[in-house]
Amino acid sequence: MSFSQSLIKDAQPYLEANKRNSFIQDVISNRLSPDVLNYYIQQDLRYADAETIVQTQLITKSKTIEDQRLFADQLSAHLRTVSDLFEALTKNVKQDWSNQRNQTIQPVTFLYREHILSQVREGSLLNVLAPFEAGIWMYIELGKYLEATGKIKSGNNFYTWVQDVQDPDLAGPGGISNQFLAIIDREAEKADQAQLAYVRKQFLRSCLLEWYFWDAASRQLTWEDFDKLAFKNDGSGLL
Ligand SMILES: Cc1ncc(CO)c(N)n1
Repeated sequence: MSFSQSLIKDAQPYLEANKRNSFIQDVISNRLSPDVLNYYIQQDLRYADAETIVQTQLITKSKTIEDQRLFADQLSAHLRTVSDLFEALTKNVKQDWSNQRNQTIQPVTFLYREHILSQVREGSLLNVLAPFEAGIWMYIELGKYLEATGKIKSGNNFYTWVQDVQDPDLAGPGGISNQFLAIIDREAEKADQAQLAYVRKQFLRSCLLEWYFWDAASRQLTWEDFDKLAFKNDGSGLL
């Protein structure tokens, strides 16, 4: 089994947990509230900004012109299309598009951004790519899952998302996700066991943070909530 296939195998329990998350289940039953979706849009725009930074680093850390071109092309595609989906989703929540960008980065978004950005300074190409690809892989799998329910019709306010993450350029056999997985396997050949164990942990942590990202949206969790719980200080715990 290739290294990337072993990552995907280990990530299956996380994928199952993500499927069962109340955000995803609310999408299926078409009960996702506009406020929850709006929180998701605003926070995922901040995550997408971190993805931009990660992708500049993929170019920087590449050792060949071919890799640099692949990552540069993908960054360009990301910048070309990143607003489209969020703008389409914003129509479903009846907010003004001009308001959606640059909202406060809330706690879980902060944590997930820091996670994928943590390899930027010292990490190798493999270190930067794996936790980023984990999020892409999770989105594609959740898209397939949602599509397979047969319940996401064009009136569903998450319909565009489900369509988007199934785009063959992203999710197809020769799509970018498989290209990234192939690069992960190529780089893994050069890494030692300790490095691979670390990359595996980082990949799976992204899958975990994906769950918390949906959960935070469902609860519309803010720094104010973090403050309130801390100051209540009754031992009741965080969440
Ligand atoms: C939280 C999150 N994970 C993954 C993706 C896929 O790029 C995204 N846009 N947002």
